[in-house]
Amino acid sequence: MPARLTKIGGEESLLTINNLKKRYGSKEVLQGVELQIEKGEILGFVGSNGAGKTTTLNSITGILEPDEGMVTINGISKLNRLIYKKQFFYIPDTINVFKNISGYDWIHFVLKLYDNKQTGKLNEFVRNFDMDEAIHNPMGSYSYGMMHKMSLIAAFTINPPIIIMDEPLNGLDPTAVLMFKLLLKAYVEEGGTVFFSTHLLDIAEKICSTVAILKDGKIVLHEDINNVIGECTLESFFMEKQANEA
Ligand SMILES: Nc1ncnc2c1ncn2[C@@H]1O[C@H](COP(=O)(O)OP(=O)(O)OP(=O)(O)O)[C@@H](O)[C@H]1O
Repeated sequence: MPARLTKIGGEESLLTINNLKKRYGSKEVLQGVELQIEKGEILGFVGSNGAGKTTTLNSITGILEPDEGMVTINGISKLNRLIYKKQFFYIPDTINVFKNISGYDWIHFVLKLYDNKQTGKLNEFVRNFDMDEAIHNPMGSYSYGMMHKMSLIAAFTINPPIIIMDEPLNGLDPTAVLMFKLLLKAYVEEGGTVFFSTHLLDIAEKICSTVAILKDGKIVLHEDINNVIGECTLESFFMEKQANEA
């Protein structure tokens, strides 16, 4: 049973995952994932290669259909597909876009999907991520890191209840990593919630408020980061946990 945060009051969690199961052939990759994420949480989702992190994120966001289980965001399940999809913005590890359209057209297309008529801080975020010139070029000409920057710009502009990301720091240069951290902080201070997978434990321990460890398709820990890294680093804690759970 994973450790849980103490929840104040009786309000519903922002994101609730109950008994999520997914099988590929004879391999049960997700074996009943249980997780509740509270509003304002920055949850770092960690686990070894093949633990099932991407499968979990893809199952929450509708890219994959789980075999069993229930996910709700803001109390809304996937049965209300259109409303459900507007509760989050997902940045997957592999970003597929129409290669011939410009970043500018893509982002306005995405904003429309979210009924986001106000471009809000779009221009500011474009500048923050140094994409002012490249945004007018076809996305097929973008590097992996530039694609990632465009997804982050979209996520922060849309400002959904929760941003879900699979390895968000992949491909980002040091300036973009710094900007990512600053914008993430501002987004959460304004009421946002973040759920992201990462292998970068040294960065995770600096930006996460909580950490969840997935092992063999199950959550084996979900805890406040300060309770985890008292006298050790997240990295050494993770190593010890992996050894103890083996
Ligand atoms: N389409 C698929 N068909 C068969 N097996 C799959 C498929 N996708 C994933 N798997 C298997 O499911 C398991 C979990 O994969 P997943 O990508 O979710 O892990 P992960 O924790 O995200 O790993 P990593 O940290 O390496 O990205 C792995 O054993 C993987 O081989």
